Amino acid sequence: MSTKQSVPITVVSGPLGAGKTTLVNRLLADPGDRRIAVVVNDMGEINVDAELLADQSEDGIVDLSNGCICCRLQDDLVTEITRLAEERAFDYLVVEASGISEPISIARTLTVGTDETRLPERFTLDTTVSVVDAYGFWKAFDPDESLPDGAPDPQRPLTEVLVDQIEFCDVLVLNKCDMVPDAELDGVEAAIRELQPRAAIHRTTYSEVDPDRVLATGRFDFETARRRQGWKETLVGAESDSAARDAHGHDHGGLSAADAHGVESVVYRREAPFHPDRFDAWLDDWDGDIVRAKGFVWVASRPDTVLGVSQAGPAVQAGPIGEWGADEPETRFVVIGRELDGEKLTAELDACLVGEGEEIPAADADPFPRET
Ligand SMILES: Nc1nc2c(ncn2[C@@H]2O[C@H](COP(=O)(O)OP(=O)(O)OP(=O)(O)O)[C@@H](O)[C@H]2O)c(=O)[nH]1
Repeated sequence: MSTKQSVPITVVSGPLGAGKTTLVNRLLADPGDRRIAVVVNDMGEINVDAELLADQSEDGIVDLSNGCICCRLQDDLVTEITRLAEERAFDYLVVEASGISEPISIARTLTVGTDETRLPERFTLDTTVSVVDAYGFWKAFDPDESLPDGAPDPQRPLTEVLVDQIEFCDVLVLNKCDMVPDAELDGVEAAIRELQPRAAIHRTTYSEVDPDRVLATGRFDFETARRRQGWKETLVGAESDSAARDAHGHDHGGLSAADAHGVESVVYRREAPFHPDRFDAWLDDWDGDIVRAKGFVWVASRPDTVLGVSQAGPAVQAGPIGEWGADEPETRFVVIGRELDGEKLTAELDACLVGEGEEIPAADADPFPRET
């Protein structure tokens, strides 16, 4: 690759569990004649998304974990992209933001840079994509209410981020349409359209969208984007004194994104298997404060199999996604939620571990795969 060749960037944002990784996996599986590199940001200490992508492309995936690229990891984002470009030839970059990232801050980092660092000029922000969970939106806001006046409830944590993610994008992927009755989808889309008059909206199931709708669209325009930030501040009743903000913008009021939105993550790791029935029962009994849970699980009925577990909203999926292979089996599970009691959660999960001498069902008698 010539060092002068420009590298367009697509940033994929959207709420926790909306289908961002599903979209990025599709882009990796069907890149056309592009060589795509990916930066994956996850707020948890372990980056489940990066591992879920890793099967499809062994290198060219950068994992930025344990923080948010819209605030604490801004400099790391620039440094890591620059390093990746030195080590590997690629001609398109996809950045998957964490579910709590504010896209305008990422856009600013990728265009004007930070105090410390700036991307080489050949990188150009091309498209900002928001993946929105149609089901979550439908449940959170009554589309019959008029938006923007009637809707986002300022008391609802994460609402501001969701509005930000809807408002600040060039392309909106309205995902999980299979979970919303057809009759309601027009109302959902109309409500989103009031918040987002400009973006191309694509309705999808499992983020199935033509790659040309989200890559190299040329739709990003920094000036337009910047003007619209003021509108967003009015809408959500945030401090309107944007002049007081520094050139790098939103810092969640001095807090990390997680703290500002009351969202935190708990990581559970164990080199011991779960009893399949007890773990299944635990999956049936999610604590309401859990917003998202995902990871890789070892169940005793399937010693060689990696069980992928993913919960987003009301849906819990748990099923085989691969083999442990040469790796020692180890459950690695991230739970994201509000005011989580990590000790209680850990104790509950520990109680699902297999006890000494306990009888284990065969794989064909265990409850997996399951989808609710
Ligand atoms: N029913 C249904 N499930 C979906 C759809 N798209 C994604 N999912 C499931 O929703 C869960 C979350 O999808 P991901 O792609 O991991 O979501 P994400 O936005 O990357 O999640 P975070 O990175 O944790 O914020 C997974 O279990 C997906 O299989 C869809 O259109 N319909």
